[in-house]
Amino acid sequence: MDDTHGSGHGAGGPGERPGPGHPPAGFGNELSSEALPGTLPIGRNSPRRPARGLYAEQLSGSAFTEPRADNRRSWLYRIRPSAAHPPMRRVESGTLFGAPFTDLPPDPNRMRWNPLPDPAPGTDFVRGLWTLGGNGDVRTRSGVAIHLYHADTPMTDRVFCDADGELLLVPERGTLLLRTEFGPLRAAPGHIALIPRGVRFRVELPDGPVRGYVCENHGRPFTLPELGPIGANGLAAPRDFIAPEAAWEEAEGPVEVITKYGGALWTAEWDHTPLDVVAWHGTLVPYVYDLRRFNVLGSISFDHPDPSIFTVLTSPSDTPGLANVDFVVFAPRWLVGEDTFRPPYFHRNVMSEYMGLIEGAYDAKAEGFVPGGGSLHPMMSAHGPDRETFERASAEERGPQKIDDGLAFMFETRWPVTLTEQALNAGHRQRDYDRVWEGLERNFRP
Ligand SMILES: O=C(O)Cc1cc(O)ccc1O
Ligand SMILES: [Fe+2]
Repeated sequence: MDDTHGSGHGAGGPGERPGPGHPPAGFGNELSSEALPGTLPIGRNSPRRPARGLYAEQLSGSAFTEPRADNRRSWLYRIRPSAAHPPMRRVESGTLFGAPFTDLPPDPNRMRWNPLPDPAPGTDFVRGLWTLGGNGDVRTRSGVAIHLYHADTPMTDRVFCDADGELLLVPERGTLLLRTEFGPLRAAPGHIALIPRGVRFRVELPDGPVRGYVCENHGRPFTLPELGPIGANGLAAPRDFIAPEAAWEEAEGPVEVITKYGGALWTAEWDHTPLDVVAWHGTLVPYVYDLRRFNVLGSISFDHPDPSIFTVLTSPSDTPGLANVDFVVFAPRWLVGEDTFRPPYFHRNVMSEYMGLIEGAYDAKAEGFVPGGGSLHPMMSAHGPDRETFERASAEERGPQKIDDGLAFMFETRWPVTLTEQALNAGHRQRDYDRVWEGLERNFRP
């Protein structure tokens, strides 16, 4: 199965300098890559006879007629057309569930979880997907699902495809080697990977077991936020989004293609691999991005800015400024605010906030919020620094302070996140989470 051809033999992570191959890069750009020179047609997409006897296939990520700024599509030149596949049949999806989530009512309580327990031996990425909850509906193309993954076994002779949503993968442990139709991408802890809806991929584990988070976006695809008065630069730079270099596989013989469609899993046994793309061009491509390249902006006078300043990617809704979901990173940065309570403030938000921790600690929580764990602060639920953090930050009179001991993130979504039963009843849920805000004394002096 590992018979990969082309220049993209596991394109380096984005932390590495582009090698001689210079992987295609740039969010939203018209990119292209060919594993064999002279494969891409010039001046047209669908010649009568594409080079090298390949089949041309368009993959759309937007309706044909969406405005240019939102329009996304790629052309794939492949050994066999994707259309040549047998019927699919439904299979059990285990711990993976799809929106709408209707088993439980939306729960107003603040929740926190420890990391997922280790997977049963032999768990691959698809089997290791574990749904926490979500909102919206895969059928009417809205909302998100929040999943965690844990796996100790590479996918072999199995390929996954999510027709329901784009996948934002946030590794927390171990490296994902994503063998996509567009070529290979590596995503290690500190990176994110973004896989467009419908793109097929296999997950290998070059460093052993993996663990992490997934935001499955059923709404408008993630894009970079507008910068407004920030100007032409800042936050995530488009050029730091790195795409794969084309690389095709030759495997003949049965390959299981598992498709998530309408919230359920469907399977079909193909007689050839769907990872048989020799060249591609277009605007719809998978990316990997190194969160350490995020240019963190903040206050240099006073007050703690709202965390929207840390938005890496946003999935807009039809209401200007209101996201279906934002992906926000809390990266190392300096805090210098004068006469300012520096950690996140106490607040109640119209949005629902799911947070995860990639490494280290988070400045609003002294303990209990651990790498691989997660917290959910539902819409309008009061939250903020725990008691210990509040007391420490209120007492200190400090100069500039570097926050460099952690990497946290948030999926912030406009609708309540309804939990799955497995998330509510999980042994790794911290049932005493509310206690972190116990003992906040009455200090009032009338
Ligand atoms: O709740 C949280 O920790 C996330 C968060 C961080 C912040 O700096 C301000 C508001 C906010 O919701
Ligand atoms: Fe918050």
